[in-house]
Formats: sequence, C-alpha cells, structure tokens
Amino acid sequence: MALGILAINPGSTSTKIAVFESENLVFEEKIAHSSEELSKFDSIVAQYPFRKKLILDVIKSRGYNLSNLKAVVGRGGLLKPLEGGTYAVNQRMLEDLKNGVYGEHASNLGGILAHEIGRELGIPAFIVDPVVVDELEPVAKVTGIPEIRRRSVFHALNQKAVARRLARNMGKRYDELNLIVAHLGGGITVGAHKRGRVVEVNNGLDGEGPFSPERAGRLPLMDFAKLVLTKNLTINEIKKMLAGKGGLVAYFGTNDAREIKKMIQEGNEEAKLVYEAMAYQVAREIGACAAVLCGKVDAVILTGGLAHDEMLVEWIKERVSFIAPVYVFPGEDELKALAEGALRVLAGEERPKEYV
Ligand SMILES: Nc1ncnc2c1ncn2[C@@H]1O[C@H](COP(=O)(O)OP(=O)(O)OP(=O)(O)O)[C@@H](O)[C@H]1O
Ligand SMILES: CCCC(=O)O
Repeated sequence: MALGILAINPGSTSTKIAVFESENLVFEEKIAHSSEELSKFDSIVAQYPFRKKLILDVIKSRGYNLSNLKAVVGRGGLLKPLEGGTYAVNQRMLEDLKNGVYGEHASNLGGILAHEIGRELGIPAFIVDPVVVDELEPVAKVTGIPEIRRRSVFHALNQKAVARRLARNMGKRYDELNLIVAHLGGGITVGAHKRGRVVEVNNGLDGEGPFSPERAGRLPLMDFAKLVLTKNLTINEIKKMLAGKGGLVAYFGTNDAREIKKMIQEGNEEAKLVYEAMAYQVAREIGACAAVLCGKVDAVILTGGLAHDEMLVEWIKERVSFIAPVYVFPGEDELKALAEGALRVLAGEERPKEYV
C-alpha cells in the first residue's frame, strides 16, 4: 500500500510543499513570498494561518484526496541543540516553536503546520534534521566573550542531503569525505562537513557569515552597537534588521535575486557591487571552512535557490576553485529528504526520536 506523505518546507522567502506516495513524488509546488507580503506579520509564528491556507489551497487545486495521507512532515525549526534524525512533534516541541524559546525562523512553522494539519486529519506529524542539528567541535563554540557561545543554526536538512547525494555520485560514503557545503538561499550558511559531521558552520540567523537576500550577516560590532543606540532599537527591531530586513532587502527592498539581476542588466552599478559582495563573502566563508578542514577538502558544493544564478556561481568559483572541485546543485533536496525521514519511521525502519 502506498504511504501518502505531505512534506512542508517553510523557508524565509517561500513555502515549498510536496506530496509523495511512498518514495514517488505525486506533485510539488513552491509558493514564493515577497518581503512586502511577509512584512505585514509582526512575528514568524503569526504567519501560520496565512501559510496553512496557501498549503491547503494548493492541495485542493491539485485535486489530491487528503484521506490518502498517512503522515505530515515539516522542516524543523529552532529548538534546543539536537542530534540529526526524525522527531515526532510533541507538545513540548510545539511550545518551544510557538514561543520562539530558541529564536524565530520560518522553519519553526514546519513543526507547527505539520502538527495542525496532522491533527485535523488524525495522522502523525514529524520533523527531520532541524536547523539546530549540532555537531560543532568544542573549539568552534568558543568566542572572545565568555558569556557568549556560538551555536549551530544552519540548513542542516539540505546541506546533509546534497552532501550525501554527491558522495553517492562519487561512489563513496558521506562519512569518508571532507566537504564544504554552501547553501545559498534566503539565508546563507556554509558548513565544513568532516567525515559526515558538520564541525563548523556559520549561524545563518544571528549575524554570522555572509550577508544574504534577507540577512545582514557578519557586521563590524562597534558600528552595529552605535547604530542600535543611535536608533534606540528594540530587540524585535534588531532581530528583523539581522534576519528579514537585512542583506539585499535592506539595499533594494526585495529578497528576489532575479530582480537584482534585472537591475544589474539595466546598468545599476550599486546592485552589481552589492550582489558581487555577497558572492565575495560566500567565497571568504568557504576559505575559512577549508582552513578548518586543514586544506583536506574533497569537494565544494554550492546549493540553494541562488545557485541557479550562473553569474553568482562563477564569481564564487573564481575565488574557491583552487581549494577543490566545485559542484553545483541548484535548489534543494529538502522535500524529498523530509519525506524519506517520515517514510523510515512509517516503514518501521527507524523509531521516531522524542524531543524532551
Ligand atoms: N533562477 C534563479 N536565479 C537567481 N536567483 C534565484 C533563482 N531562483 C531562485 N532564486 C533566488 O534564490 C533565493 C531563494 O532561495 P531558496 O528558495 O533556497 O530560499 P528559501 O528556501 O526561501 O530560504 P532558505 O533557503 O534560507 O530556507 C531568492 O533570493 C530567489 O530570488
Ligand atoms: C536557520 C538556519 C537556516 C537559515 O539560515 O535560514
């Protein structure tokens, strides 16, 4: 009997959904959200009814019978640091996601949406490899201020899915390789995968690493502190400045890189400089990961929505090709990875982990 699975991936600029019957894709759809549309909501959790309606409308328009579904699986959000795997959505997890106890990110909606849709249909809800998968080595967590520790917040699901895909293509196991994976999406994270463990990665949410379509990235701290004081910013305004209203949105009012490309084609010099600076910062982060791996790098992978853009990819390649061969996997494998995680549990191959 085919097992119907609804996979939901709420990203910072889009909601992607897919229905699978066992491992076969029935349909997939990406709903893009403009920064203007999302700026109407005070918080990410407030976007829940809006995104839920869009998902159910898509399923209805596809004529898919909801009673075929056996599970709903969402991309997992900001929770306490966890090991990878498939987790059943439970009350404790829902509370942490809804209250933003560990921070706010679009993927928090993954567990909430999976739970609500699953509850209405009377079927289980799961999350897989949430953004807080933590495999950082102790040395990577230390900062120059004892009260501040670095934490692992990154595109764990897609980084691991594409790393495994490349390993398969190379006829190797993931844990035999040293890889650098740059996920270039609404947020950008660059991870050093040392024999199957992500031992270093920039926290894409809180002001580390490259700026991105909607993130501020790493900033000169003193200038940032002065800006916060001069503008008398609240913590919520600071959060939005760092994630949501930073990066390309701050410069050009859009999170859509295709619009920036259009500006560049029309001769906008500032757009070219800023877009190229984003590529420069990605290359710099890849270089840092190469140092973490002591220069022993089997491959560099560029993935995420921005990896569709050949100009951006070429700018990055120019600077990092000396490190290792560069492979490009545009978009992401997240929906399939989510469905596979749920299927492993439904098929009894794996027990769902409990969030405590
Ligand atoms: N063909 C393309 N050319 C250039 N840019 C593109 C293309 N397709 C998508 N993008 C850009 O990719 C970015 C979105 O990437 P992606 O879909 O991976 O992000 P997301 O899933 O919303 O967020 P995140 O990946 O951070 O969770 C947007 O800036 C979008 O404009
Ligand atoms: C929160 C981890 C992924 C991102 O930076 O968007």
